[in-house]
Amino acid sequence: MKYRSRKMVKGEDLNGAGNLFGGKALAWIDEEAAIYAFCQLGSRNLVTKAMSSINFNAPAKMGDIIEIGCAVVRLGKSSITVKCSMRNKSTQHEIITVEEIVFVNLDDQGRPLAHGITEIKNSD
Ligand SMILES: CC(=O)SCCNC(=O)CCNC(=O)[C@H](O)C(C)(C)COP(=O)(O)OP(=O)(O)OC[C@H]1O[C@@H](n2cnc3c(N)ncnc32)[C@H](O)[C@@H]1OP(=O)(O)O
Repeated sequence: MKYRSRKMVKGEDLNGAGNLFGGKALAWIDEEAAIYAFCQLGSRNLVTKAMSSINFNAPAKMGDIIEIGCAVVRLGKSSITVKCSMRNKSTQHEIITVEEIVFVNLDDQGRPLAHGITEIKNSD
């Protein structure tokens, strides 16, 4: 898995316990996974359809630099399934893993549209 995106945890990102808020972390992961899926399919008309189990392995604290990585799990007809990991850049300790995020390619009417990709060639 290649870690492409980095962020610094700031005060506004924290929950009451002083850790990175889970909802914020998931928003970062969803955005990174969507950009990754866009690049793989060469399509911008993708929506998030489903997310599988999410594992919050360890907290991130203010000032931590985190990085997010994605990889393709499978290609469907209209869908692409991606897994994601967020880890601490300094320690490499895993913070969150998401087993599967499913994106669906849509037509102009918002209906699933075959993306025609059968093989991952793009390392973006
Ligand atoms: C980037 C963002 O954040 S977007 C914002 C949040 N997301 C949204 O607003 C999406 C809202 N949802 C929708 O508009 C609709 O559910 C749609 C258009 C995405 C899909 O409509 P559906 O009628 O469910 O589609 P359909 O049953 O034909 O399935 C489409 C594909 O999704 C897959 N799929 C559907 N449901 C699931 C599920 N629960 N889990 C995994 N895959 C699923 C199907 O297997 C199919 O894949 P394939 O074509 O590769 O075989």
